[in-house]
Amino acid sequence: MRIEIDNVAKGYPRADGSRLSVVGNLSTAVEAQEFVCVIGPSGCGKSTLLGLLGGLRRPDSGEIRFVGERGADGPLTSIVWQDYALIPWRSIVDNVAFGLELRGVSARRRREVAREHLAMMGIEAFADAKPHELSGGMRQRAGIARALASDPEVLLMDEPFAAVDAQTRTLLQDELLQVWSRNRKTVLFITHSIEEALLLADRIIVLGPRPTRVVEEIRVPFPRPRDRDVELDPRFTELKRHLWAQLRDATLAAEWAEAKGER
Ligand SMILES: Nc1ncnc2c1ncn2[C@@H]1O[C@H](COP(=O)(O)OP(=O)(O)OP(=O)(O)O)[C@@H](O)[C@H]1O
Repeated sequence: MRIEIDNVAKGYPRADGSRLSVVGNLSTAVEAQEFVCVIGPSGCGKSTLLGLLGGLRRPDSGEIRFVGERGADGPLTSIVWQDYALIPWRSIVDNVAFGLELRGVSARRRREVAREHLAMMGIEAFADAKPHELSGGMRQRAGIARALASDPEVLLMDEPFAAVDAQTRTLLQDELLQVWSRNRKTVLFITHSIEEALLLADRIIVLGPRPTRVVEEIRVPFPRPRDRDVELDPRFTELKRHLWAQLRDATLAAEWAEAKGER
């Protein structure tokens, strides 16, 4: 499924009646089966953009189009959140089955699908546990299993590994690459980590300060399947330096505007 974002703007009302312009006439596209990472300075509107793509918010102007054949009967998008967003009183398997339950899939079938996805993420042993019994990494594996179990056309990920420790993050990145290489969903993945973006993405979209627009789009040159050895490639260091310079400039611009009370 290809995503076309055409001149999309979005703002929020401020307490004083004025409007905070967050996304400003942003245009870009994500190809079918492409893995795109989005980076940008803090507070520039990355989550707002994801919410627009996930249908949680409506653009003030412009248009978002999903182009391509819809598969069986999965949703257009599923979101994986940084804070897992699991339902605390449901078991892990029932959390993963939740989307299927909403679609009226039979109890037997949805548990079967949920267990398949738990196995795919290596956490079938925790099927009957409650979310609080699991570590952050295990909970996020359940979050990914839940998003994929409903078989969406597009997977939207909002800094999914930001809350876990560095070692777990490394494992989750590797697992996500493996799972994605098998089912090739279109993925839009927000991250603050340039290294993570270079490891995971086919393409990186760099956003500027609010009202955010695309500053640059970079094709990541490393072949797949990828592993951590990409970090040894001289192009990795070069791209990391380039992206950091872009991000630093955008962050400084945002801080200046904030200090001068322009936003
Ligand atoms: N529902 C809302 N109502 C009012 N303002 C909002 C709302 N949601 C977000 N904002 C504001 O919009 C701006 C962009 O927020 P958003 O969360 O989209 O940015 P972000 O780039 O994802 O941030 P971060 O990098 O910190 O995760 C922020 O100033 C935020 O306070």
